Amino acid sequence: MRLDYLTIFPEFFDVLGISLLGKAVDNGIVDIHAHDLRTWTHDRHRTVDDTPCGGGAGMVMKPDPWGEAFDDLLGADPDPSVHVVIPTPSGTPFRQDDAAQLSHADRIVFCCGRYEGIDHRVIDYASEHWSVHELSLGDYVLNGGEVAALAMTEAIVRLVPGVLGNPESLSEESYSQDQEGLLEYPVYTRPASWRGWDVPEVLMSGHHGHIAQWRREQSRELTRRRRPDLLTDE
Ligand SMILES: COc1cccc(COC(=O)c2cn[nH]c2)c1
Repeated sequence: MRLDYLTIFPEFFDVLGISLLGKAVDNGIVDIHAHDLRTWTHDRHRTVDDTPCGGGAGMVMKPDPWGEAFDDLLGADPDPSVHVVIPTPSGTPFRQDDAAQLSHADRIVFCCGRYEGIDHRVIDYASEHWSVHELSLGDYVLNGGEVAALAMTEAIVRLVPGVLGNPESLSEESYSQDQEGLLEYPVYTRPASWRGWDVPEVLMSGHHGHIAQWRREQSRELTRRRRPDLLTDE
């Protein structure tokens, strides 16, 4: 899987060389390239933004640098197997299903916008050539798409076969189908008693049936309390 990042702060992505994703890079499972969008500017001030047509506060990212970056990185031939991801507050919610689907992609280009956003014709042009995903990390505004792109990258790449040490831990996580799409139950480890708090008896019983039942009940109760929207049968 090749991942490209178009951004005015490419150093944001140096962190991807660390730990888990670093290993995936070292053993060639993922190939990461961060690019400074200003590479594709030609004026003395390397300008990437301009005032919004129609007025309003703030600045908008000019289309030219993005178009020239696409030309260099992707060429002009349409290819639906290339996924262009634009993290934006106005995107559709990024969820585990999106991470799962994108984990099968051969190529993902993250376009990290700043200011008030990117000239919409960049999205229109990209949509004619590649598979475009305008995705939101959550209902809040960041200064730029870089942090969201990092979070999405981690959610996606950890699902790629060979990246995680023990893939079975994937199936027991929150939002995974194996949990019936519920939130994960509380977890414990040694010591059995810690600062006056004990591990629930059932987990020390060795009775796997009781433990599984307790965990299912905990997941449903936690989901009912924190995320009733995830409960389908109520
Ligand atoms: C592309 O246009 C813009 C405009 C403004 C900010 C950003 C950065 O993304 C976010 O703020 C975000 C992503 N998910 N939730 C919030 C992108």
